[in-house]
This record gives sequence, C-alpha cells and structure tokens, in this order.
Amino acid sequence: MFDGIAGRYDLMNLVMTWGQEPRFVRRTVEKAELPDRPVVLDLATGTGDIALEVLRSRYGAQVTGADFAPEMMEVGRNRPGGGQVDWVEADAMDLPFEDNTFDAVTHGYLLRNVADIPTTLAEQFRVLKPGGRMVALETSPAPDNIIKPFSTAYIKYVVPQISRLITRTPDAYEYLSATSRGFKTPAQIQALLGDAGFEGVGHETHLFGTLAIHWATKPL
Ligand SMILES: C[S@@+](CC[C@H](N)C(=O)[O-])C[C@H]1O[C@@H](n2cnc3c(N)ncnc32)[C@H](O)[C@@H]1O
Repeated sequence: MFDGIAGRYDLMNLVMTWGQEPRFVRRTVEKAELPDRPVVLDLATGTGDIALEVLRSRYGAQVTGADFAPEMMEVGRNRPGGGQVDWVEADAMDLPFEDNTFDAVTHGYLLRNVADIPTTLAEQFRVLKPGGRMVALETSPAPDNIIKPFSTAYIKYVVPQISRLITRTPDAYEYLSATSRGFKTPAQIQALLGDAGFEGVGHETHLFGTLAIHWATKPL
C-alpha cells in the first residue's frame, strides 16, 4: 500500500497536518536527546523525514533508515541528504541488527500499522544501547472533548477526499482514517512501553490531541 503512494506521500502528509508535519518531525528528533555523533535507527522511515532531520540536527550522526517498502525509501534516497542515510529493507517486528547497537530509535506512524505492537517494541528495546531513547510520532484517537465531532469528521471524511485529489488512491487514506480512529490512546501506548521494559515513559499531544509524540528510555 505504501509503495503505491510513495511519490505523493510527502505532499499528502504536509496537507493533512496543515503544513505542520516538519514541526512535529523536528520535535520528535528533539525528544530523542541525541548525544554527539549519535548512532540512530529510524524505523518505518518511509521517505526518510525523521532520518534526514536527525542528519540536519546532529553533525556526524550515523543514521540507518529501515522500512519494508522499498519504493518509499527510493523517494527518500533521492531527497537532499538521502545519500547519507543507510537505507535497509527490514521488518520492524524482526530487526536485522545486533543487540545494544543504537543510541536512539525513532519512528513516525509505525505502531498503528504493525500486527503486533509488543513484539515491535521488544525489538526496539533489544537494539537500543542501555540508556538509549525511543521516540515515536503517532496518530491518536480524538480525545473526548468539545472538538471531537470536528476532528473525527475531518479524518473520516475530509482526509480521504483530499487524498483522492492528491494521490488518486483514496483507499490508503481510508485505511489511515479507520486505523487512527481505532488506535490506542497515549495512556495505552505508555502502558505497553512500560511492559516492554522501558522507563522514563512520557508523551505530549498535538493537533487537538489527534497526534502524540511518545518517548521512553532503556534502563542502564
Ligand atoms: C505512514 S508511513 C510513515 C513514514 C515516515 N516514518 C514518516 O513519518 O513520514 C508508515 C511506514 O511504515 C512502514 N511500515 C509499516 N509496517 C512496517 C513494518 N512491520 N516494518 C517496516 N516498515 C513498516 C510502511 O512501509 C511505511 O513506509
């Protein structure tokens, strides 16, 4: 599905977030609290938004972008800076990396898509160095508040229509719409991170609670 929308993915992401996606990506990298010359894995890297931001924000960073959709990564490879990312085709539930390899693992919009979240988090925990940080940018179901009818209507009806215009592949964004509304709340994600062994678990929300940045640390 992601291979099918690869060429239009970045534009669609920008439009859906009202132009705010770059700010969320910068904030995700900020929350990774990277050391000097960090070794970073950006999982579900897609077209490499987060991987490229790590390179921009930390001189000497060594960044691996991993995803199981090669055409998404091909778009990323051709972006400015794309040549400096080590692109690896891999399944987030079965990572081809040694234990204790990375200073940070980042991912954007991965957890909503995987078949098994605990396995996915266990793999990240395994490949992180002790003291390493995990940061995840994710959609969240609209919280119960006064704007819930509007945010739900936006993601249910408006997003698929916009995507019909931009990607001519509304199915992918109907999938986004359905999985976002049915996805876990930030509190549920926090609990899963704790179950995986992480400590210092936290999150912040954006876009009226429909987007969250989660962070956690592998104990020393
Ligand atoms: C919505 S895109 C996000 C891309 C990028 N992280 C971003 O923030 O724009 C989700 C990506 O997750 C990838 N993906 C989903 N499940 C995966 C898995 N089990 N292993 C590796 N990649 C996966 C898809 O191929 C797709 O590129």
